Amino acid sequence: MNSFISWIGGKKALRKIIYRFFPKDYGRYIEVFGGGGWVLFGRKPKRGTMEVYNDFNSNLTNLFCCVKNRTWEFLRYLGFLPLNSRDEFRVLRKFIEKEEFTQEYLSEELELAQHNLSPPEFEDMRELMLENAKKSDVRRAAAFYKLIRYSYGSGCTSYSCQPCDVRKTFFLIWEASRRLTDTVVENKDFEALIRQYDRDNAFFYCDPPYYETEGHYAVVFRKSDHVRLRDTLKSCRGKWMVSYNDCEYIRNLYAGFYILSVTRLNNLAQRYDGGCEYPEVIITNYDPKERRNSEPMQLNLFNYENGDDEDEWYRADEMGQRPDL
Ligand SMILES: C[S@@+](CC[C@H](N)C(=O)[O-])C[C@H]1O[C@@H](n2cnc3c(N)ncnc32)[C@H](O)[C@@H]1O
Repeated sequence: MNSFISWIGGKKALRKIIYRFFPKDYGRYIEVFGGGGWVLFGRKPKRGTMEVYNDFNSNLTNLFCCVKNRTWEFLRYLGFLPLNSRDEFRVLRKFIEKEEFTQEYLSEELELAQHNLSPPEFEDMRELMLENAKKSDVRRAAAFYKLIRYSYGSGCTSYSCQPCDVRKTFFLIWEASRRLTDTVVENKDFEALIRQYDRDNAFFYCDPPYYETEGHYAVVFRKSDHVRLRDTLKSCRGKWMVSYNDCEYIRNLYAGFYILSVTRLNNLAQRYDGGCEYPEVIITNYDPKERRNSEPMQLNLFNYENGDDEDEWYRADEMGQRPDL
């Protein structure tokens, strides 16, 4: 199934290739840089396999939590928010930027209330404040959802000027809510998340901000974070796959691991330059053909006839280059 949102760097076009190189077996699936969750939504959840969606952008994870757990309330807020216009877009952005109702704000308010009120009064007030904070999470999620829908390229920064009636997307939200029933939603930096979930049977799919396009996201991702990610993955007990833009820096960084070159149409560039291709790489710490090799011969033959055997996998040398070049 599809995600309920578009997201910069979303893997809608690449995910079919990505699944083909998933490991044969794993007991927990962890999507480290979740974004719109395109890869997660497109995979069939397996009974007994734990599934985790993570992103460091708290507006995004709040949206996923509200879609998953508070669907009715979320839809109610969406219905109430005014219709699409440039002014509304500005109001929504201000609301999101101010982050009026963060957890930090809530604990400060609770502390003040406790200090100034008698214990019974504080108990009453506490309940009210917690209730309000919950509501604001849904309000924040609804505002963020509209911001994504109304903005150019789903970048949340400039108004797209395209008519959009969010009510027409309600069915997508219901579908997503059902799909996420057993998914754990986390809001952590990748390093903490990977260390927390790493086991022998874990499989991490990592789709970090691409090299030299880091500024497209609200969460700051530094050049040193690419190295930090590689180092974190290097010491992993489980299996992992990373997708990146194809460039010398990334090939060198991941030299010694399996690297596959893939090309797909670039959505944004395509609007202006029909058919513009974008070279990417998929990197793994396990033999990417293990799934295919375990398939019955007939299936292999079928895949071969469909041209699947044209994939170019190789283990890169210490300079990230193909050994035969
Ligand atoms: C390329 S996008 C992921 C797109 C996603 N695969 C999809 O199909 O929609 C990268 C994501 O990484 C998130 N991110 C940035 N820094 C992060 C960090 N330190 N830890 C976890 N997530 C981070 C961004 O918020 C962004 O949503």
